Order: sequence, then structure tokens, then C-alpha cells
Amino acid sequence: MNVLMVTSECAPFVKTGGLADVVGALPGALAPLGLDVRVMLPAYPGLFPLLPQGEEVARFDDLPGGPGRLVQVQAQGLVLLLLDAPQLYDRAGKPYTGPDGRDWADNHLRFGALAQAAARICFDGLPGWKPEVLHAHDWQAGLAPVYLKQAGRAVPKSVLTIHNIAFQGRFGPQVLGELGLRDDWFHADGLEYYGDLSFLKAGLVYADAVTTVSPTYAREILTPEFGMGLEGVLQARAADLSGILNGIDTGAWNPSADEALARTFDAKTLARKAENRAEIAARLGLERGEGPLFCVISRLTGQKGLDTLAEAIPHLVAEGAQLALLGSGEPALEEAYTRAAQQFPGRVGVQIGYDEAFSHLLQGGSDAILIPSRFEPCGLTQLYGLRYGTLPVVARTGGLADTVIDANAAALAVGVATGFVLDSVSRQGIEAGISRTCAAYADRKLWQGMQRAAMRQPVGWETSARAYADLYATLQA
Ligand SMILES: Nc1ncnc2c1ncn2[C@@H]1O[C@H](COP(=O)(O)OP(=O)(O)O[C@H]2O[C@H](CO)[C@@H](O)[C@H](O)[C@H]2O)[C@@H](O)[C@H]1O
Repeated sequence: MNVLMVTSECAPFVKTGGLADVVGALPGALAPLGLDVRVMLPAYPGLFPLLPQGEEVARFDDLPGGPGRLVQVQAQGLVLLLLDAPQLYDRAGKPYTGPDGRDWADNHLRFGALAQAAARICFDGLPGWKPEVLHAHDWQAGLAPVYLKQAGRAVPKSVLTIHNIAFQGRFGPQVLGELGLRDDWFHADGLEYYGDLSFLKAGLVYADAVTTVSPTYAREILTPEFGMGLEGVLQARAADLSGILNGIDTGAWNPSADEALARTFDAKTLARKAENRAEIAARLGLERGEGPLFCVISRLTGQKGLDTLAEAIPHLVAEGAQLALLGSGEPALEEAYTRAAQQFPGRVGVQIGYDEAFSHLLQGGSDAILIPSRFEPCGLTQLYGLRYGTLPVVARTGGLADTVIDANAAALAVGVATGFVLDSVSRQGIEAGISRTCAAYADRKLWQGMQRAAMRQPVGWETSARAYADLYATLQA
């Protein structure tokens, strides 16, 4: 079966968060199941070096925002379809924001064009290949199912996956015409969202199936607390909504062969993690410590509960632990953690910025990873932590709740505990979780038992790739 994935990010080529990891790894997991997946994304400047190696497979004269062409290229085991439209994508900055940190003013055109190009190749096909299912990811691809439905054709069917419902792609109603969308669909049961157009809502209404990235989050988003205003739309689609847990690329994230580590290790050689800890300490100026090293690897946003975690740092230090944080995002959080590093030199180390290789080293050398998210559709860093014997300390929400087994007495008795689940994302809740983790760490036998259980937990894509394949097959039937 031929599947067209439509996305704004794909690891290792362009990444601002977990969406990229998922789209970069899922096609490879679907291939052994007989699926031929191609990944369509904008040709951002970082991808220009790939263009000459590829082949032009389609041209479009009149996408939203002007003309474009599609270049197919094989790279890192993926077949990419790069939408080359320099007037939309050839600019210095990030995928969604300019150098000033603001959203690009023409994001509706940038991602409207992507969606429309995807729909057109669904109809016209490419030389020797025609999509049988279109799989759209997040709001940036949300209009693709709309364009399919608008054309009145029954095939191909479409799936929309929600990776983060907080980003809804909302624009004023004046963009409707520029995007070639039907005026008579601009109503509460269609494209309209409180007077505006929301790409995500539109996709949720018109896709044939909707998924999100964990079973618990699929239930949570039906409630006002987590639905972010879209709970009503999702309730109306409940019969077509499912949660399929993310996996990770176990080749790229493999502690026994990870080139970003100072020393590789496996479940039998856990003592070697200490060399990675020493390397982290050297880089961040941390002292030698007897207590556990906690790490945070995250976008610094309210979603991740890191404002509350910052309040618990004095407690973490008082417990004899250390903290290493890698992240970037909201200026107030960047400042709070930079201040914490100054306040607790040698105990708290902070690197502001994005650094893929250092994120691997942190997983390799830390003892525990803190993820006190207020909501978390799936979360990937706890899965990397499990694989690297870095025990996750997580909020009881979304995919975190689905993937971490709390070290309660019953789980410890049967040797299945893999981490620590917080009772609440409050200062007290996080402090209690830190204390429990420190106490467990002091019991070397118990800790190593948990590390081994964590490293045994299957975190690859096998089960979930099959779930996606089954979903695609159901749609086609
Ligand atoms: N400063 C930094 N330097 C290097 N690497 C960094 C980094 N900050 C973050 N990362 C990396 O970015 C990725 C983040 O993925 P997550 O799934 O944890 O969260 P995110 O909110 O981005 O993803 C959203 O989409 C994914 C995918 O579906 C869901 O799992 C998740 O719940 C949802 O919020 C990880 O690979 C992490 O290592």
C-alpha cells in the first residue's frame, strides 16, 4: 500500500520537537509490513543540499502563495518529497518563526501550499506511484484532508494525527479565499473555529480517521481540561478517534552503539554510565556527587511543567542530587534555569539551546529524567530514558502514564517498576517525586533492578507500526 505522509518536520533533516522523530522513524517501521511510505515536507534551506540529488516529479503553477515543484530524493533510508517553493520557504529562521521569534506572517500560505500539493498528487499521482492513504501530521498538514474532501473524491482516505493540540493553526477568515477553501463550509460544523479558520479543526472534521499518540491522551482530549477548545469536535469524531502510542528509533537511540556517548553500555555494563556522567559534569561544571543526577531535555514551555520544577530545585539540591538541563524556549524559563545554575554552582548545570548530540549524552549519563508535564500527548524523552537506563520521573498524564510503571510496592515486588509517577504537578508533588527517586537510588540493588526492567521494556515501533498499518487497511476496505 502506498502512503503519503505530510509533515512540517522530519528527523534528522528538520526538527523542533517530537513530531520530527516520529515522522523520521515510522516509515522505516512500516516498510517491513509492505507499506511504501513517502514523506512530503517543505524544502527549507537546510534541505537545499538534497535538491540537486533528487528528481523533479511534479510541478504546480498555482499553489497558495505561488508556484512550486516537487523533488523526490532518497536520504537516510527515507523517500522524501520536497516541496520547493522558494517564495515560501527560502528564508533564514525556523520552520514556523522568523529570526524575531514571531510566527511567519504567511504561515497559512506556507502550510496551505503544502497541503494542497499533497492533495493534488493524491489525485494525479507521481510517475509510477499513487498514494492510497494520506497521513497528515498536526495542524501544518491539517488542510490536506479538507482539499481531498472538497474535490468530492472518495479516495484516497485520510488520517490526521494530533501530536500537539496546543498548536491549532488559527488564522482570520480573510485567508479562506487565498487558500481556495469553500465559503459554504465556513460554519461551526466545518472549517470555522470561533470566527476564524483553524487548520487543525478543519482537519479533524474532514479526515476519515483521527489519531493521537497515546491511548490515555486520546481519552483526555475529549474533556475540556485537555481538549483546548476542540473537545466538542473530537467528541463528534469519537468513533473515528484512536490513540496509537509512539515508538522510538531504536537504531538511532541505542546505548550500546551511540556515537554521541563518551562510553557505550548495555544492561549488563551499567557501571559504564558513570563515564558519561563525568563527561556531562565536565561540560556543565558539575561537582562529583554521591546523589543521583537528574536531567531535563525539553522545549521550555508551560506544557512541560518546568516553571513548577524550577521551584523544586532547592529541594533537589538539599536531597544531595544534581540537575542537568538542556532546553530552549520561553525567555522567562530560560532565565529561571540560568539563575538556578548561578545559585547552585556545581549542583545545577544548564545549557540553553538545542543540541541533539548532547541530548544523547544526557540520556547516557544521567540517572533519572524529569518530565513533570501538565499534558503530554505521548512524550519521547521518557522512552529514550527507559532505553538508556535513565529512570523517568513523570506526571501521570497522556503517554507518560501509558509508558512508565511507578515504583510502588506491588510493581517493585514483581520487578516491573521502571520509573516514578508524580501524584501531582505541584511543587509538593515534584518534591515528593524527587525524594522518592533519591531514596530508591540509595538502594543500589533496587535501582539497578529498575534500570534493567526499564531497559527491557519494548519501546520500538513494532506494535504501533502494525496498529497504523491496520488502520490504513480498515480505511481502504
Ligand atoms: N534543547 C534540546 N536539544 C536537543 N533535543 C531536544 C531539545 N529539546 C527537546 N529535544 C528533543 O525533542 C524531542 C521532544 O519530543 P517530545 O515527544 O518529548 O515532546 P514535543 O512536545 O516536542 O512533541 C510533541 O509530539 C511528540 C510526538 O508525537 C509527542 O511525543 C509529544 O507528547 C508532543 O508534545 C525529543 O527527541 C527530545 O530529545
